Amino acid sequence: MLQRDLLDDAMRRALALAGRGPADDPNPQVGCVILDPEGRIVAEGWHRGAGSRHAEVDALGRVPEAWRSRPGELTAVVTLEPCNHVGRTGPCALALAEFGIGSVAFALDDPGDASAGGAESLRAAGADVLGGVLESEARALLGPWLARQRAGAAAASSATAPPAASPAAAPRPRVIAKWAQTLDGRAAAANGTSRWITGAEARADVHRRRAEADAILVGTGTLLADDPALTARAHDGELLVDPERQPVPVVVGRRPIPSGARVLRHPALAARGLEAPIRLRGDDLAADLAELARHGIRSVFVEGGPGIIGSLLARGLADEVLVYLAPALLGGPGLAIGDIGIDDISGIRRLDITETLPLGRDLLLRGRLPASSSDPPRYAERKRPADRMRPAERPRDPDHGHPADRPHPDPALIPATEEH
Ligand SMILES: NC(=O)C1=CN([C@@H]2O[C@H](COP(=O)(O)OP(=O)(O)OC[C@H]3O[C@@H](n4cnc5c(N)ncnc54)[C@H](OP(=O)(O)O)[C@@H]3O)[C@@H](O)[C@H]2O)C=CC1
Ligand SMILES: Nc1c(N[C@@H]2O[C@H](COP(=O)(O)O)[C@@H](O)[C@H]2O)[nH]c(=O)[nH]c1=O
Ligand SMILES: [Zn+2]
Repeated sequence: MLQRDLLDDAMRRALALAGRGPADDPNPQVGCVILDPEGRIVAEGWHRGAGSRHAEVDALGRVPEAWRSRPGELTAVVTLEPCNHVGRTGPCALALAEFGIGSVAFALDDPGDASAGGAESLRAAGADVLGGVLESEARALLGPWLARQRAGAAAASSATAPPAASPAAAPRPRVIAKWAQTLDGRAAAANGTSRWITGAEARADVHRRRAEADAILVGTGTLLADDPALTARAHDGELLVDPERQPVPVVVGRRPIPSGARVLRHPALAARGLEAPIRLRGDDLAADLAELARHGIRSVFVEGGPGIIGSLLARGLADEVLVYLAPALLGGPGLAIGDIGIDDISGIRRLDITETLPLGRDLLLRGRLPASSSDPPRYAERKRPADRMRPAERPRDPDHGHPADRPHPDPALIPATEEH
């Protein structure tokens, strides 16, 4: 391992590079420099936000040809312990080990249950590993992100009972619940049609925000009523981001996805080697979200419908709401959100409004739900007749050859297809 003062200097540079990444991203800001045996920088990298290359992989990609035959002489200096899990990108610990890096110095341990363990993996692969280099400086940079991680873990565990029997103690992704409604709070007409309540500018804003999320989620009610594409695209249909950066579609509920559903052609599927959207049953949404987090999904854009959004709000599992308000009226039964477990006005949930944005004739109201995560769950998960069926009696999805009631996505559903 290089001398400590050389590592400290390199870590300062890595922290400066980390700061170039987005501060309010679901992913941490991470920087990486690669040093020669004299402590000179031969390559640099940083993380540009969820879905893009991690800092280590970015830096490895920039190592000059002359050093690629002598990787054991190089030292990677990273602000966060290299990740060890398969998420939207493959594990950096593996990328460094496969490169043949000689030494790795990092500042902060990775706090994620799923992503931690990179140092151990690297040692097992024969690298010289040192943690805690300028740890307090890195902690200062990543303070807001670390706080969000802790809040996510607390929300997941407080919203689930009994904790011991559930995987929900893991952090969950950031959940953004979005819907479009009329002034009288309707999200659909009486016959279930809802296209379109809002105008083109509002919908373009939705697509820009879809593009920022790791996953896009709907309930089976929305899937069957609307046959949504769930891509992030421009008005002419062109994708706003490449297929590998498109949000991965997730469908909650037991009913099967029809074989002709547009979501089966979602470009994120082929880009990640998936045959179908991730399926979640929805009986325990906190556990379902924790499962998504274990697959490296840090943010979920929930496109409805009213049933799923109501359940998320009732259980304190939505961090943010985006309400696109159209100056129109529908009346009737198509309320924008379902029961959220409030009987008395004292239970009213007030939002902190963080953005109001006119979009053509429509208006976006963006709000945070600050207290929701610590609220005790108020809403008993609904019991559906299917809950009482034996597994063999539950409907199967004929198109994908797996049970439609799969409790959690198969761990193989999100393979390491990117970057490495
Ligand atoms: N204006 C807007 O922004 C939007 C409007 N819509 C409209 O909403 C209507 C569909 O509403 P809705 O059926 O409520 O749609 P949802 O997408 O919320 O689907 C509800 C279904 O999800 C499944 N589910 C699984 N777990 C849960 C849970 N914990 N809580 C609630 N549901 C769960 C159930 O289906 P299963 O039996 O399969 O398990 C349930 O029937 C359509 O008319 C559509 O056009 C939809 C989206 C957005
Ligand atoms: N009706 C309605 C919305 N509906 C949402 O958009 C989904 C359709 O997605 P896609 O097929 O990808 O365009 C639909 O299933 C529902 O989730 N959104 C809005 O911004 N405004 C609207 O008026
Ligand atoms: Zn990584």
